[in-house]
Amino acid sequence: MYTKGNIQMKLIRTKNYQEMSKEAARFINKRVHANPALTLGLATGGTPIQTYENLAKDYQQNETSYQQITTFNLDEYIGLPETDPNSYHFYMQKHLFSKINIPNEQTFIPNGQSDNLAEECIAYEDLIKKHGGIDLQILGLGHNGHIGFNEPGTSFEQRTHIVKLAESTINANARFFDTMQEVPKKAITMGISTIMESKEILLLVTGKEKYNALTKLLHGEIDPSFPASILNEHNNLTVIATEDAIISNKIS
Ligand SMILES: O=P(O)(O)OC[C@H]1O[C@](O)(CO)[C@@H](O)[C@@H]1O
Repeated sequence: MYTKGNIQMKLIRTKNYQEMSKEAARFINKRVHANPALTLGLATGGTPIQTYENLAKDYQQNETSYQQITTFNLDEYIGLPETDPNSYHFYMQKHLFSKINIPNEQTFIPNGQSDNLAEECIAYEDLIKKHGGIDLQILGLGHNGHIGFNEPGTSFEQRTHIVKLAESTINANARFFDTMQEVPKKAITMGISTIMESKEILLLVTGKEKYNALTKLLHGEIDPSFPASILNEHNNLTVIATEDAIISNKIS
């Protein structure tokens, strides 16, 4: 248990990415078994890929059914069609939805192709509310502290909104695209306020390149310049991190 101010977060240290992913899948499965109609918030990016593979394995081995759960994704790029391999719609089909028994109509991802993006943001918020809010939100951690696509400087009060991606995020995402021009510059994301209203949050952090970001989260000030810092104020937060994200290997 890690204590900061009055709030306690549970910090689970794992040896490597494989162990983190196993631990994360176990954590999620436990919640699905306790509440088969769980409303689950999902993240994309590199971090949760193996967690999703483990969830799919659990379904294939008849351990867990996802038939009654509902999912809400954090974010989607603006302008990428759902069929684009870099869209988060495509990512979710590829890594999870096509491998488990969740009905399509119970999976929600912001529509980054909507003609009216402002309306899409409001509709997404309404939908989450209609489902009674998110029971468990999975998060990854951006190098610059972003959660969802809430970039540094985003107000903690924000709800689902349109964002201009930070240069550092565009550069980090470039590894998935052939050319820099193809990397989307805008996205639609759940806001920090939306995320913080989740009843429970599971943050996954992997690799030494996330060491600085995790250190800032654990030991830094709570400040909009580092969006993830607000998680310290959530009363039901678990962090599962790899050893190298928690302890620096740098020789000083
Ligand atoms: O896991 P990555 O690829 O390091 O990305 C960090 C986070 O940034 C996002 O891609 C932004 O949505 C998250 O979904 C992700 O968890």
